[in-house]
Amino acid sequence: MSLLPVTEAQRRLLDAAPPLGGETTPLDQCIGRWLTGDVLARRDQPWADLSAMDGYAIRHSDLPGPWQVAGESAAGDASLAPLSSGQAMRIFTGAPLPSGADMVVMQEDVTRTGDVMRLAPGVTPRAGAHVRRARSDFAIGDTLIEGGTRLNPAHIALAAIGGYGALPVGRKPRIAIISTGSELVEPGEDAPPGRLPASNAVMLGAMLSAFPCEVEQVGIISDSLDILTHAFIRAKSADIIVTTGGASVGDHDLVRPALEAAGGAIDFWKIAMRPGKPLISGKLDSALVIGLPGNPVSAFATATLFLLPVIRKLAGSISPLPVPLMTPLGEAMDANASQRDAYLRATLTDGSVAVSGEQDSAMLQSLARANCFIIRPAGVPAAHAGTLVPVITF
Ligand SMILES: Nc1nc2c(c(=O)[nH]1)N[C@H]1C(S)=C(S)[C@@H](COP(=O)(O)OP(=O)(O)OC[C@H]3O[C@@H](n4cnc5c(N)ncnc54)[C@H](O)[C@@H]3O)O[C@H]1N2
Ligand code: MOO
Repeated sequence: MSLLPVTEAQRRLLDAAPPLGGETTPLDQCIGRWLTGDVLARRDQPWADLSAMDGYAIRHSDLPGPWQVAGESAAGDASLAPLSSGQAMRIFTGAPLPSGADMVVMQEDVTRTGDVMRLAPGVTPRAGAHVRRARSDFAIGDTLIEGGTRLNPAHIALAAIGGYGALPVGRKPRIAIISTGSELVEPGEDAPPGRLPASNAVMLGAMLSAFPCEVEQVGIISDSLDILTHAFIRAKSADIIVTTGGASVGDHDLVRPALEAAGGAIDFWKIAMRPGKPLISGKLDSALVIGLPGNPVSAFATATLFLLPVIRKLAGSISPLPVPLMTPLGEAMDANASQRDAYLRATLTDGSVAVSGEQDSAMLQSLARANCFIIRPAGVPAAHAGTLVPVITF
């Protein structure tokens, strides 16, 4: 099989990942989820002309006063006597103006003796002061948030003010994570010579914790065709089965044969990317199968470029792919003479970007120092410092 270009592999994976559909979800569980439909205002905001200050509601035509204080309006009041000429109404922040009133003077700007209120010396309030007009934020039927938006705390507040206690958001994908490799032990367990802590599953779990999804950690599966095949069969009710390791060409690289033995099919294998070449994409019944390479940095890079976009799409995002930002190089870079696009661990600081250290795909220290990938497409010439290059932050 030839190496599939990264964008083509992303397209094929996303085409195979239809959104899971929406579920009505209480606002306190909506953070980070994608809206599946537009949110239209169910109420006017503000519902009436409201005071923005504690003070007195008056008629502008009555300036410069004095006024007779005729009553009081507090937040929550809905039926007030109209204000006649020469009258002021004591009013508090968020309270409705009585009909006839068209402005508010702050209490700091007046003096009051009994029921008589006067402007303090030198105060010249402007027409319409300190009034929040009815519907000046939004009116019933206005589109408050567009479908496909990923909800942040401000969206959730806006939906609540707009009259909602729950919103339609994409269902959370269920993701089963399988670590393959007889050499692996669980993190923290004794790792004698020949054994290695399984870092990929905890890394992926940490990456996915920022997304609306449900993760099932299947654990470590040894390099046995039979055992891995059964692990696939047990995991196939998930929306996505993610494996790490066993994706390449060695005698113990069993992900493809085990997937086929479980009744699944391979869509593509091997992409034109470094690190991450042996990526596998397939299906097992309704589950998407994404086989990530075992090398930890390869697993991180392919999860960033393929797994996370698929999760976003299933969960309702309409723009699931990471968008590269053109960023100046802080130092010169060599040409990329290979047939594969290089994704280089790098650090973006003070507006420029530079590689963060060793680029061997087994080495995690330079990944831990990095906050982005510099993309060097296959065949690009050397670049001098200051050249704009595409960067994906993480
Ligand atoms: N003859 C060839 N050999 C290799 C090729 C190739 O094209 N021809 N491709 C290389 C590339 S590129 C990569 S990437 C690796 C990936 O191979 P696998 O996906 O089969 O990964 P493994 O062989 O199972 O493991 C590779 C490496 O990573 C360690 N590992 C595995 N799982 C984990 C884990 N969960 N946590 C931490 N570390 C893990 C494993 O012990 C190995 O050291 O293949 C190249 N070879
Ligand atoms: O594609 Mo591999 O991830 O270069 O080591």
